[in-house]
Amino acid sequence: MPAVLEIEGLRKTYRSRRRGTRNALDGFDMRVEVGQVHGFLGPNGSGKTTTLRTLLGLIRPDGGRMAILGHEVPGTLDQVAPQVGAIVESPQFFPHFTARDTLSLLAGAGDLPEQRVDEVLELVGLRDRAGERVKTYSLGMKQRLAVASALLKNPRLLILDEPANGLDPGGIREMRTLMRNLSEAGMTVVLSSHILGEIQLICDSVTIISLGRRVAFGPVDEVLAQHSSGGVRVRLEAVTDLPVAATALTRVGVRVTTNDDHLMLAGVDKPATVTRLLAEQGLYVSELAPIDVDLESVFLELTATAPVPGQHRQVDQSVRIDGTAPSAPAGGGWGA
Ligand SMILES: Nc1ncnc2c1ncn2[C@@H]1O[C@H](COP(=O)(O)OP(=O)(O)OP(=O)(O)O)[C@@H](O)[C@H]1O
Repeated sequence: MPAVLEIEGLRKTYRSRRRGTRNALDGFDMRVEVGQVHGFLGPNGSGKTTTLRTLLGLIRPDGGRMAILGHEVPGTLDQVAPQVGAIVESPQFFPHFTARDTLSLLAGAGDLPEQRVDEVLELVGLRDRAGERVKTYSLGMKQRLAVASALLKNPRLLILDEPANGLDPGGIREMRTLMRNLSEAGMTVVLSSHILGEIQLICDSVTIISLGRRVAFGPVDEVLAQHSSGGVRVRLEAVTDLPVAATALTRVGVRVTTNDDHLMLAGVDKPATVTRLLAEQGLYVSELAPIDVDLESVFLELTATAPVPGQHRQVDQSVRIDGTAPSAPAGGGWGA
């Protein structure tokens, strides 16, 4: 069975006089199977919106191929568009319209039955507020309305950029249930989010992008399992020794993420190696505990975007390619 969404070797370069030439997508691959809820994760500026906009024909790629529901896009986007619902950037609604008016207008424009308006209002939890003007809505209510508008045509593929943005905890949980129900009804859902705990709960599979390239993909359990070996949390007697310890461990090939009061290590074969190495440096371990990884720690490690005490990360994941140094150091998006 063909994948619902296939992207191979996608490249997009932005050229501007002021920012120079930058690779936003650098041979990016993605594959989403039918009926999955698929999380699309990456740090700010890593290329997620560029990917989704390119997929929807809003940006012209510089290379690679894309297919939705077996149709090559953008060439045959017209044929497949009726089966794709998407919110890629916060949609603008007429503030004086009610939610019902807004959805009726969209349903009319799309030749969809009026009864579908009530169905989607019910699905996103706006039924009781449907007669009120959008300008009186909270951020979370506008977000629900946006999802309702994408659901109107009962798409086979639903693409949502940050659907949980602005929702309260109850709303996030309702959104999670909605996504699961949609996927159980056969809809494939692709959602980008920075709420990684949420993605871990909702999604069957994920793609993680960094610097315009895929750095991990597959079923959530497999991605976690691939990165769970050798995960260790280390505390030292003196918190001030953490940077020295991090440098010493990095030098011998351990992957280190520095937190306020501990280090997270990945790729440790034998914990004894860590204690011995640190003792040789005069650094004394007060705790050394194996850890179960979660999606957040995998994300921070693969994209090298964990906070470093004393540093302010300068966000820009695109790589400048016009001969000057890249804005982001190799393997991450950090700058002092
Ligand atoms: N129209 C544009 N012109 C020039 N550069 C752009 C343009 N759009 C995006 N970029 C750059 O391309 C890179 C990728 O941006 P993109 O919006 O795809 O990232 P993102 O992963 O969606 O980030 P976020 O999580 O912050 O939404 C960034 O460096 C961004 O500045």
